[in-house]
Formats: sequence, structure tokens, C-alpha cells
Amino acid sequence: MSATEHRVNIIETRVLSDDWYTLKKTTFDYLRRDNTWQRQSRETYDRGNGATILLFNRERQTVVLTRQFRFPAFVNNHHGMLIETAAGLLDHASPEERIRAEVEEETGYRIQHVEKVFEAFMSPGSVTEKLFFFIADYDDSLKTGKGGGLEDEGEDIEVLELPLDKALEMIRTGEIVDGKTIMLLQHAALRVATVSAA
Ligand SMILES: Nc1nc2c(ncn2[C@@H]2O[C@H](COP(=O)(O)OP(=O)(O)O[C@H]3O[C@H](CO)[C@@H](O)[C@H](O)[C@@H]3O)[C@@H](O)[C@H]2O)c(=O)[nH]1
Ligand SMILES: [Mg+2]
Repeated sequence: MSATEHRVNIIETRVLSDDWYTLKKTTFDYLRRDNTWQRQSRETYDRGNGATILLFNRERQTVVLTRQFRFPAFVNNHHGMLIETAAGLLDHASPEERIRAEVEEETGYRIQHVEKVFEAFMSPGSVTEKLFFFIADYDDSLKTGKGGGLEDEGEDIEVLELPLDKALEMIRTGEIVDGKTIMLLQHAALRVATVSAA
């Protein structure tokens, strides 16, 4: 039992949409901090959990990113071509297992050792998903294919290799606007700074 379970009393859950993923509306009573119960209702969009990885060559200070069309960004006044770290939904596999398969599918690099750096809820007010973040070293010898994703699932992924500094600059210019990607690039930059300060 989680520490907050006694504070939540679910009254009703309705499935609003169950097509590609699941959107539910739940009515529940919530025990507020002042010990009074309040009825609330919240919609939750459930796509399962996901994983993402930054390929980072420490020697050359380069990273591998992807660029693909993201329709939800497109409908929110962006051109939609998002630069991102390789990522995928878990589909009930373990995060480590899934991210190794996903990074090869999307970028063509076959990575054995991945290091988990943190976990994060990216949009906890409405999306249930927890994202597992990884970083891994890569070099040309690990390239086994051209990546690109699964065409029959509509994926059309471009693979980009660029200097870490350039990627960090692209956060400042607004060319990189994806949350998970910004987090991992800044994590890599902090590591570089820590190593050079030591
Ligand atoms: N037909 C159909 N296909 C969909 C729909 N939504 C997504 N897909 C397809 O489902 C596949 C999911 O690909 P993944 O590589 O597993 O996931 P992702 O979309 O890259 O998601 C990753 O990035 C997200 C955004 O940062 C993360 O939220 C997610 O956790 C994951 O890491 C893609 O081919 C995508 O086009 C839909 O509504 N309909
Ligand atoms: Mg993906």
C-alpha cells in the first residue's frame, strides 16, 4: 500500500477513449491536508511507460539524436520536426531491454551497456507515463544499420550526429524543444563539467 492510498477514495472510473491508447475520467474523494474530504475528477491519458537514451561519445564529445515528425507538436504551432533522444514505449518489457532495442531500431547503433541516470514523470497532471532515462557511450564500430525506425508503423526517423556543444546551443536557440532531450543533454554537460573540475 502506498503512503497516500488512505487519502484517495475512487468513486467512479469511465473510459472516455480506448483507441490507440487509453483516456479515462476518474471521480474520487481526496483527503486534503486539513483533514477534509473533497470530491475531484481528473482525466488521465495512459500510454504505458517509456524509455529514452542519449548516445554520447565522451572522447569526441559528440551525441546521436533523431529527428522525426511529431503531430501533437505540429498542432501546437510548431513545424513538428522534433530533434530528440532515441525513445520508445516499453510495451511491458524492462526499460533496459526496451531501450537497447529501440536505440538500434531508431539510430542503427547496437549498444550493450546502458547506464540509467534517472526516472521522471514528464506531464504528471494528465499523462500517467513515467520515463526511464539512460546514457551510453557509442562509437562507429557499434553502428550496425542505418536506423530510421519502423516504416510500417509510420516512423521516418533521421539520425543526427553532432557535437555536444552544438546540441546545447540548439537548446538556447529553440531548435531543440523536447523535454527529455534537454534533460539528457544538460545531464551530459554537467558530467563533462564535473569531470573537468575534478
Ligand atoms: N496509428 C497510431 N500510431 C501511433 C499513435 N500514437 C503513436 N503512434 C505510433 O506508435 C509508435 C510509438 O513509437 P515509440 O518509438 O515506441 O514511441 P515514441 O513515440 O518515440 O515515444 C517516446 O517518446 C515519447 C515522446 O517524448 C515519450 O513520451 C515516450 O515515452 C517514448 O519515450 C510510433 O510509430 C508512433 O507513430 C496513434 O495514435 N495512432
Ligand atoms: Mg520512438
